[in-house]
Amino acid sequence: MIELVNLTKTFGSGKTATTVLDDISFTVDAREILAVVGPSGAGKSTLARCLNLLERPTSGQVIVGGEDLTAMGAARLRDARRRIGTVFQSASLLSRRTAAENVALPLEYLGATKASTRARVGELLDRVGLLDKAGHYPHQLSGGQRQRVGIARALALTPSVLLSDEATSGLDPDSTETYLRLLTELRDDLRLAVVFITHEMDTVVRVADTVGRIDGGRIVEHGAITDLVLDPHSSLGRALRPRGPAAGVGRGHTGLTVVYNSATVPADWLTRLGTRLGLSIPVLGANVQTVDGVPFGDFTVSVPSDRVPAFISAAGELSLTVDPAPPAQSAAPAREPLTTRDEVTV
Ligand SMILES: Nc1ncnc2c1ncn2[C@@H]1O[C@H](COP(=O)(O)OP(=O)(O)OP(=O)(O)O)[C@@H](O)[C@H]1O
Repeated sequence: MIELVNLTKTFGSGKTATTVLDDISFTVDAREILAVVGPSGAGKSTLARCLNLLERPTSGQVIVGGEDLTAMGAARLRDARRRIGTVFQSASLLSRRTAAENVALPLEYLGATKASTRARVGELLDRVGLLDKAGHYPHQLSGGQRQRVGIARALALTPSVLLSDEATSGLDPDSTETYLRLLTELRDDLRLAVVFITHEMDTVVRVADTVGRIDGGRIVEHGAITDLVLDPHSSLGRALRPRGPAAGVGRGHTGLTVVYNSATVPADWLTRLGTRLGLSIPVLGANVQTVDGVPFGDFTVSVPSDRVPAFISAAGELSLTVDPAPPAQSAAPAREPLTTRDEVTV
């Protein structure tokens, strides 16, 4: 478990002082993956460096296993930092060392014996599925394999926290998928608290349990993925719901996106709504994804504009959440997008 309490980071002083992290607080439990997202310049990398104490925060606490790392002197901190393993963007492996030698590095610094290092490195490379690549140099590995070596190295000192800083940036879809699957396995098997920093929203729903959006150095939204994706008022939730291309909406009709969690909504919801309203309801686009083992549906449908309130009311009775369809998908500017809280509340 890792806890950040009122963390701030200010660079410079006096007139040139810039506060890059402003009162950040969150907790990540063992067996939890927290994704941290945010636009470029929001403070994600600074947060990563303060979290693993590569950079001293200006104020606030980083508490791991009940101990405040920010209160420690250099010697104790060196030991305590082992509890946080970090995987950086592009793994930053040493090019003249083989995969095995890269993984061995933290153990060598610790003064582990050659025999115990060899055994542990074998175990770690096996864990990330790369035992057969032990003797390969970084340039002989794919980007995804290098990142998995990075994970093995980050795990060498048996941390309780794993920090993944933009580690899937630039990976192809298959390597990203393998990386994300490995992260969830490690979360469960090793009971890790994982902080997954990314700018790739599509990875978040696939891997994270909770998500925090950072903007201007502050956490502006934070919650469980399952809650956010169903919250029609959450801009983070909306950003997390992938939108495939939808067909255009005809004149006099309105595109509405219906979001539901299949655990709580009847499978024949569309038929029921059509019967209830005496309408045939064309589907313009659809996505179904799984969050936390529960399938979520995201359907864009076309509804006659004068029946929108009735549709929203009937949908609400079936525990469906209704959101305006993205304006870019509309063929004709048939109506103003729904903007007020009341209009989209079901
Ligand atoms: N050492 C520093 N001194 C002064 N300002 C800094 C320093 N490091 C970062 N900043 C500033 O802090 C802000 C946040 O930077 P940071 O790299 O943490 O953002 P980010 O969210 O990781 O961005 P990106 O996604 O583009 O990497 C930026 O405005 C940056 O210029």
